[in-house]
Amino acid sequence: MIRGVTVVPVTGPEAVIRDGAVAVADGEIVYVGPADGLPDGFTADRVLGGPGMVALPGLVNAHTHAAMTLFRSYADDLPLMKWLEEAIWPLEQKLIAEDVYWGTLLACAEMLLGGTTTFADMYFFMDRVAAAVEKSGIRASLSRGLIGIAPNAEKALKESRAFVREWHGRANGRITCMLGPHAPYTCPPDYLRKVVAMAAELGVGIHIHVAETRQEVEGIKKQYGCSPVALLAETGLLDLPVLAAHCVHLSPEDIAILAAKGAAVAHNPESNMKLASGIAPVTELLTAGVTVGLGTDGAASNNNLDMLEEMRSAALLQKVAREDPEALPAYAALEMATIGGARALGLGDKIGTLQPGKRADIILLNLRRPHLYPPHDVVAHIVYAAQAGDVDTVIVDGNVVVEGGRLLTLDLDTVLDNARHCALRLVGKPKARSLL
Ligand SMILES: CSC[C@H]1O[C@@H](n2cnc3c(O)ncnc32)[C@H](O)[C@@H]1O
Ligand SMILES: [Zn+2]
Repeated sequence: MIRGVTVVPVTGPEAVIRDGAVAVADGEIVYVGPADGLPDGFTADRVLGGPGMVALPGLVNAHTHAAMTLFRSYADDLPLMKWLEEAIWPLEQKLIAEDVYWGTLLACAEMLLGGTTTFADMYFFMDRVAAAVEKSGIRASLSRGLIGIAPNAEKALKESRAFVREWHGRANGRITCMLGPHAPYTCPPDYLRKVVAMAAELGVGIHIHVAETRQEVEGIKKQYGCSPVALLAETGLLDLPVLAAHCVHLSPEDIAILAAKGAAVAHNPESNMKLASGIAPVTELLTAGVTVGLGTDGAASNNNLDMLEEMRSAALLQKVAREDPEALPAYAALEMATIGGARALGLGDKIGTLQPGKRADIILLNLRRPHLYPPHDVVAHIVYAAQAGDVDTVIVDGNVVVEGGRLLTLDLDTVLDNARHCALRLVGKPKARSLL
């Protein structure tokens, strides 16, 4: 049980419970409300919380490549395709399973300590990603990345099927799976149709990068005579549950297609800013009724996995793009980072708000800090002023994984040392400013 806290359940802009309580049994939320409204005789094995603490749903990172923590600050200040083709893809050729394991554990540590309880991942060696998720205690939606133009494209599809069969629903349901075709420019329509058939057969969704850069949209138009979104619709991909990462360059027709098909978007404002890809039309997407979650993208293009920071960036970016301070208000950003992301991952019934019946993915922020005083508006504080270091407690599926700002599931030094060794082996000769 959590008590003596302010509860922000993310069930409505004004829903704030002072002196609130959240009770959990068998990993499920069984009560959310005023502390004095708990049923008579209610007892708890363990009580968390206290003055200055705020309880809210765990944050959902709706798009990342966790193991890319190994490439953090390796290649910066480049546009997407130069960054991928000249820096990242050559390095990814050298990845081995253990790199992905340690890189993912490093990401899980960073995310949990920053209040993220769920992430959507697309990468390679996904068995090792799943093992890292299982060990760290985080929740994740995992997709084996598929590059349709690569020599191993067919083998990768078969591996995806085996991965989904082995891992979907594992770790007490903390792990779910999707198929992960990388993007329309690396997966031709015939390959996408095979992915669609396999996703339908397995009953899972599809996680894909879409319309990230102007160059992508122009390239797809030249090759296929339509936009990336229209191309996906033509292959049947949008008839399944879809998590479309980026969606920066969309026409009004594209937005209407996404809304009509019920596709969800993962917005990645910091990665989009850093790679200078552009500004996603988040306000228009939300107005059209599209589900929008928030993601960091990989740590190589962000360069962190901090969802509190990402919320602030998302809100500020819409305001500056539209020259409208009312664009993407604090509560809308908080929704995107919680229930929006949960819905985008197909987990809207399970996580994303604090409500009875949902799994207990809960974080406690400590507001008794100089930069959070005085607490005029708890939602504005969470979005505009809080930092990862304010995360005191993190609970995933009813298990306490961070307490007093300390990670309980992993030995941090071991993770840092192994990640450093992997990074060193991958880059070979460190660059001049490297501290490896
Ligand atoms: C096929 S596994 C995932 C693949 O995606 C690459 N990647 C990382 N960030 C981005 C991005 O912003 N747009 C497109 N692709 C990206 C990653 O390096 C892997 O190769
Ligand atoms: Zn990405």
